[in-house]
Amino acid sequence: MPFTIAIDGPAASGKGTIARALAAHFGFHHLDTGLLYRAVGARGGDPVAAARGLTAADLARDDLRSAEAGQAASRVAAIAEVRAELIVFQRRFARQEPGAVLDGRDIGTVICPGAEVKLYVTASDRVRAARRARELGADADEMLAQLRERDARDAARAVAPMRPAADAVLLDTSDMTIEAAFAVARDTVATRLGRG
Ligand SMILES: Nc1ncnc2c1ncn2[C@@H]1O[C@H](COP(=O)(O)OP(=O)(O)O)[C@@H](O)[C@H]1O
Ligand SMILES: Nc1ccn([C@@H]2O[C@H](COP(=O)(O)OP(=O)(O)O)[C@@H](O)[C@H]2O)c(=O)n1
Repeated sequence: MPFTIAIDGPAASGKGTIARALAAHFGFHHLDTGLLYRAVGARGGDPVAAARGLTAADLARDDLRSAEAGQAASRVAAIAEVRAELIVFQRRFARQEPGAVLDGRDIGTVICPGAEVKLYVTASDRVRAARRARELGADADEMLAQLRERDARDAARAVAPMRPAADAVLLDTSDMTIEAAFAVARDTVATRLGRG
């Protein structure tokens, strides 16, 4: 049986960093599900048709990490039909042997409710804005306003809102280094795998 790790949390909390490191450590597959929504937003036109016709080339675009692509992603992600188009791909990805790590907003609640490990990664909004500003070479105050807007939209939407699953382990990385946050995540997974 494949082992699934679900990692959710708000923008720039460190989900992707932890997910990539866990996948490398345990030899699991990794899917950054935010990239799917970013690619749908970036294609423009009818978002439902974009989600249905998403290709590998769409996911390989080099402009998906921008703040604008993040805002566009969050707008199309509120459309139920867009989310529905992306479910089958994500669930199939999650079932790969020997295991898979998926990070996003609704992995533990909707996509993989039966995941063996669920982490909900957070950090204060100021810390997250500073991290993202450094990463993109942007202004921290501008980033803070954008992240707050996106988090509010993601948490308030009717379909698959961003929230921790009832059985998620909460990990606040505000005062943690990347190494320290990874160590907690790694130990949580190792314990569940029976290697703790
Ligand atoms: N614990 C941490 N301490 C400092 N910087 C971090 C930490 N975790 C992640 N980062 C940095 O913050 C930025 C956002 O992290 P990322 O993993 O992309 O977040 P998310 O996937 O939640 O949007 C990246 O530049 C990453 O290197
Ligand atoms: N599983 C997911 C992943 C992302 N998203 C949406 O896609 C946007 C971009 O996600 P992301 O994970 O790439 O964003 P960051 O956390 O990296 O800033 C989010 O703001 C959500 O609106 C989602 O709704 N569900």
